Amino acid sequence: MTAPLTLSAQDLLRRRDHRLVVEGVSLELRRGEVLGLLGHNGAGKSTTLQMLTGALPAHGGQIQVCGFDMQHQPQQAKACIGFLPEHPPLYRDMRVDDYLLFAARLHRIPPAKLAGALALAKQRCGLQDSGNRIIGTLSKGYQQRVGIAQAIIHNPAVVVLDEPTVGLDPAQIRDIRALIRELGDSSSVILSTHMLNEVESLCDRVLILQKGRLIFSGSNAELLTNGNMEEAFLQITENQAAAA
Ligand SMILES: Nc1ncnc2c1ncn2[C@@H]1O[C@H](COP(=O)(O)OP(=O)(O)OP(=O)(O)O)[C@@H](O)[C@H]1O
Repeated sequence: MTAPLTLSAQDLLRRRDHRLVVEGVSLELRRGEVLGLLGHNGAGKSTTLQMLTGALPAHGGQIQVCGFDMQHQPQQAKACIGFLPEHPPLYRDMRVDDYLLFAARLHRIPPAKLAGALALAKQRCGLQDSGNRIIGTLSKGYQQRVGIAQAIIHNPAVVVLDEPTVGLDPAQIRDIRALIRELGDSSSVILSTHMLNEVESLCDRVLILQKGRLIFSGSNAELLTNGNMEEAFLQITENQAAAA
């Protein structure tokens, strides 16, 4: 049986400075899936993720999250989604617990459920012993865990991660990838990355964006029919550039 849809987008469009930076992007995400979003710098990955999470309004197209329309039912749609932006909104002077409680209140978690939500998010992100730490004093890997914890504190059905392992050392990358795998078991995940091995090891399906348009959508296995992940990515993006 096919897993239920958690997120779908049709024909997304976004301009920046009167220039189309995302055009005609449609996608679907099902429960338990990890979807990788690939593309060169400036391809439109972050803009697409910002639209999917309601952080940036789309100039065209529709988005549904867990059946709620992002334009007409933004509060309900946003309640079903958690977002780790490329530059996580961390308050460096705050303690981890205070920051996560602040994020929980923003997500309208009722007071009686705050302590439980905080404990669960910290446990999932390996932050049980870090609640009293000042965020700015944590390593980059632990700051990223805090960024992910704020994204999942309301236990969303969809988790969107924009370049979650950028700037981390190999051990930190391993830990964050293990966490993403775990998130993919319980929720659905969309992940933007430049790291092709990350896509190969974490994702069920892959989308490739180029100049704001989708040029590939398929399973890892379909992408890999063109050789290894790097060759496949370069072949698809270079063929498309030559045809343009
Ligand atoms: N705040 C902004 N104002 C104006 N233009 C922007 C803004 N943010 C992004 N852009 C432009 O929109 C286009 C898409 O950018 P976007 O950040 O979505 O791409 P990306 O694929 O995420 O790139 P990267 O991998 O470098 O993060 C680029 O041409 C970029 O210069």
